[in-house]
Amino acid sequence: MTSFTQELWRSIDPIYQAIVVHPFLVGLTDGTLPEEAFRFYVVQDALYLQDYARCLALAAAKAPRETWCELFADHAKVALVVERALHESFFAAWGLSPDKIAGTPYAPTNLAYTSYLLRVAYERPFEEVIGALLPCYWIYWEVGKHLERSGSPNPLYQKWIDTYASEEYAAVVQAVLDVADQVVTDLPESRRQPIRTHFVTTARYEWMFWDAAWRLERWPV
Ligand SMILES: Cc1ncc(C[n+]2csc(CCO)c2C)c(N)n1
Repeated sequence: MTSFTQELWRSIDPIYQAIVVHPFLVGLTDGTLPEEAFRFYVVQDALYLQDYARCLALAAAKAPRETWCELFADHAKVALVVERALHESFFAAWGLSPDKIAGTPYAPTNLAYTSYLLRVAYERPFEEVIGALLPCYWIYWEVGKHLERSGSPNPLYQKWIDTYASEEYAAVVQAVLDVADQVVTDLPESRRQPIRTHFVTTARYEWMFWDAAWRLERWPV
């Protein structure tokens, strides 16, 4: 039988296929990605992770089971720790201070994506929050495995690939997939539909986030 999460993945197959052929990701593995685009991505991602961590904390607060509360509270902490680690490694090498990152404006796509996540996290029930948060975890896992096969000639890009292709990361994603499958077991169809909508929406934002970095997206006015 097809699980709920398998069904979700099938619904974003065209989006995932578009992600793996995006010039940003192809450029990571063949080394042609301009470092300026990678830097744009990493700085925007530091801003993204602060908001994502807050959404994870809200998921923890709304969790109907203690073990799920613990899981998301732990992931909220990890997201912030990862962000600090980024500051220390990549940002120090680029001469970027924490103040400078915090003072960087959100690019339009990043603001749209994080605002959507925060709205769902503050306003909607637990299962919908999971639907919105899931593509972030899952797409990075799939992308990590995909990129690991080719690797990158650029050590900076290789370091990024290694983060998401690790065994530890696989276990993290699997735990969240299990929550998603369990949370829907007693839900009527009317409460499953919004989960699917959030999942597809944030999967689209994942493609758009890479595309924004590739284009060095700016506010048009
Ligand atoms: C745009 C964007 N999307 C997904 C991730 C990956 N990610 C960020 S936090 C987290 C889970 C908790 O640590 C995961 C999987 C990212 N870094 N940036």
